[in-house]
Parts: sequence; C-alpha cells; structure tokens
Amino acid sequence: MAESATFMSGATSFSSQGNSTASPRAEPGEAFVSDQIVFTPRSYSAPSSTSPSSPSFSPQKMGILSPQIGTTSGDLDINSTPPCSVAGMRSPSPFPLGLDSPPASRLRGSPDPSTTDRSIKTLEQKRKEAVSLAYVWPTEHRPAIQHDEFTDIEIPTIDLTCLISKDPVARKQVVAQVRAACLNWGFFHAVNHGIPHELLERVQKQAQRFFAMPKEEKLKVERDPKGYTGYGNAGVKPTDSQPWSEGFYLANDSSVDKYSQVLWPHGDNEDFGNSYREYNEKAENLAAQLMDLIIESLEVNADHFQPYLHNASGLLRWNHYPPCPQPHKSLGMAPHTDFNMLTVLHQGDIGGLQVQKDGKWVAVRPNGDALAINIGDTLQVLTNALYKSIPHRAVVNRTQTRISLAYFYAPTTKSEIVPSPELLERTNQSSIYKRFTMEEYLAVKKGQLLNTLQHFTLEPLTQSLAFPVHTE
Ligand SMILES: O=C(O)CCC(=O)C(=O)O
Ligand SMILES: [Fe+2]
Repeated sequence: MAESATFMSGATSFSSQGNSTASPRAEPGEAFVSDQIVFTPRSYSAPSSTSPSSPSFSPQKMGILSPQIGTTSGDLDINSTPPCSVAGMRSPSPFPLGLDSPPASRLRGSPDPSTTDRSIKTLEQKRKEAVSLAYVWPTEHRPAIQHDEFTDIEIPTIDLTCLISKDPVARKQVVAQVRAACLNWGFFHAVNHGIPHELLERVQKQAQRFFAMPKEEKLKVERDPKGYTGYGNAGVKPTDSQPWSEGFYLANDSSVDKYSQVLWPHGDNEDFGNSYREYNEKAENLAAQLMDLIIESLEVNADHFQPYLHNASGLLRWNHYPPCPQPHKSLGMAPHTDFNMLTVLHQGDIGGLQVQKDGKWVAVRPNGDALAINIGDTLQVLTNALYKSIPHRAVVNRTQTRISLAYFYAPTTKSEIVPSPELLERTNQSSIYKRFTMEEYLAVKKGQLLNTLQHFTLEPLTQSLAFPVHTE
C-alpha cells in the first residue's frame, strides 16, 4: 500500500508521444482526451480475452545525442520516436498512477457499464479512462507469461572469479562459457562480477528515493528533448500503447551534479552523485573486461575492436515499474533489442525480465547476486551476426515495485560499425550489413525498437552461422 501510494504521488505528466497535439505538461491522460481515443474499439472491446580509463560520457561518444533514444536502452529526444531502448520519449504518466486507475470492472477486462453512455461522461471520467487505456496493450502483444512464471529453461550463469584471480586456466574455461552463451542465448547472468552488493543497494535506494518524489520534483529534471539524460521513459513505437514504467537517465558528465542540486538543494543527499559515480566506474570497468572476454571467445585479433572500445562509454537508465492492476494486459517495457555493444543489467530479486529464446518468451529468474549481461545490436554487427542481440522485454506485476538499473556500454556516435574482417575471412562470409555509423543507426532506432538492423542488412540471414573454430 505504501508503495502504491508513493507511486501515485509520483505520477508523471508526460504527453503522449503518439499525439502530436499533446502538451508536454498535460495532466495524465489529457493528451488522450478525445472521443476518438476514449471510444476506440480496442479500448472498449478489451474483454479479456572498454577501457576502464575511458573518459566520461559524451553525447558524441555515445551516439545518443541525436534527438532521442529509448526503451530498454538507447536514446534521445523525448518528443519524437524513440531511437532505441535508451532514448526518451514522453508518455502519459505511468498509469501507474493510482488515481488514474481504471474502474475495477475494466481491470478485469469487461466494459464498465457506467461508461457506455457517452452522454453522461464527465471530462474527468474521460481522462481517467483514457489514461488507463493508454496502458492496455493489444491482445497480441500482451505477455502470456507472467513475471514469476519460471521454467527450467534458464539463461546460463557464468562465474567471473577469473577476472579477479587472473587464473589463466579458469579464464580459458570462462571464455568458452561466454562463447556458448553468446552463440546460444545472447544473454547470461554474471556472478562474482566484482561490483559490491552494497554499492548496488545504494544505487537502488537512490532510484527508489527519486521515483518516490512527487511528479513536480521529478519534472524539474525532465529530459531535455535535445539531451540524453534526465527523467523520461523508455521508448515505444508511436503507434504502441504506453509502457508501465518511468525512467531516469544518467551519464558521467556535469548533469549528475546539476540534478543533485535541483533535487536536493540543501545538499542533504550526497550519495546521489557519489553512488552514481562509483557505480559508473565499476560498470564501465566490468563492461570493458567482458568485451575482452567476448573478443577472446571469437578467437580473432582484438585490433579491429579497439577503436570501438577506446572511447566507449556508458549511459545508465534507472527503470521503475510500479505495481500494475492489470499486469497481463500491460508491458513495463516493450520488446526491443539494445542499441549498444553490451548491457549490464541489475534487476534485484523481483522478476520481470523476459528474453526470447528460439522464438518463445522465457522469464529470467532473478538472482540478486547476478548481473544480467546481454549483447546489443552494435556487437551483433561487429560479429556479422555470429553473436545476436536478442529481443527482450519487461513485464510488470500486481503487487511489487520493481527497479532495474541498465548500463549501456556503447561506442561513439561517429563510429562506423563494421564486422571484423578476420572473422569474415575465417567464416568465409562477406558482411551482411551495409556500412553505417552509430549516428545513422540511432536515427532509424528512434522509430523501430525491434529489427532495427534489418534496415542495414544487405541480405537477410537465412541460416545461422556456425562458429568457425573448435568449441570445447
Ligand atoms: O528492466 C528490465 O528487466 C529490462 C530493462 C531493459 O531491457 C532496458 O533497460 O533496456
Ligand atoms: Fe534492454
């Protein structure tokens, strides 16, 4: 109860991305108040059925500066289509939002009889309904598997102790595990990753503290349409329903201190900046080491990858998924692939992450000690799709607030993303991708969270590539 009350008070008031007439400061639902939307058939017929030393983040480096990026990781203009999982796009306040919840009968999927007579609806009623409906996804997109429906099909878990012990034999084994995980899943859980639990808890606590603030406070640090950091939510396609979540994007630049000052003008929360910086350094270091393991697993010379790693940097997105009255009809984050090379995700002990395996959704069993690592589109291209960037999504649940911390490790915007020539030679392949820069990719990602790389593909892959070397 306390959690949902908190969230209610934290309702945001983003405008709908899909509605060009929406006011950026509209109250929840205002952007949707029109008969056309309120009475839309769908709404009503819903009966259920690298290098650690790499310098601080810069938009140019990340390529996330262009107007917007989005969902599950990528970015940047809150006013237009989300470029990728990092970018921000505005959406109506996560309905989350208690006060805006739809009538109980609608939550069960039946039309509310009190709303069937258009003539007696007040503007306020219309607003509430419209906001609620904005978070209801069409049947074909609803999650058939809920947040805790785990099976024995699980992403691999890899113990990274070798990064600390420097034991070469153990490292070789880990490299083989990384190769198998990248070939078969595109995702794995890393344990003994070197980021202290206590630090992850401090960052989680900061995220909780921020999202619990009243919306007016959060909007003081709203993401600028031309910027890449600040309060905003993950992207969805303009034509999609809204995600049941909100986000806060942070990068290693002066904005962190600025946000700290705006949110805590009396200087009473120093750990906001401190925990962010400590975490950013550790996550960047880990991502760089994981990239080294991945390159080793490809058994190619690392030279081709150096330019991408040299100025790579990270963008952190805190994702907040409040309890949702209709989790089976909503999505916390729409299916997407990540735009970057590698994502380091902390998801705590509450399930919600789901990944696609052989075309089916699999719920990832949370492991509080582990970080989920996944390959992004950029790395898929560098490996000519030997290692794939796998679609994933976040589902929500009825009772628990979930916060995840997604760290996106990416090359600079100006980087041209080209597969390793050595890998091409050894696999006897030519590149399946046109040449393109990160900037060009991000421009496409804005409107296409899934299958973004199709836009840059010369010939669709008809069969999976085999790994060119022995796999122990
Ligand atoms: O919250 C999650 O489990 C998924 C987050 C995600 O995929 C992202 O932020 O890109
Ligand atoms: Fe993601």
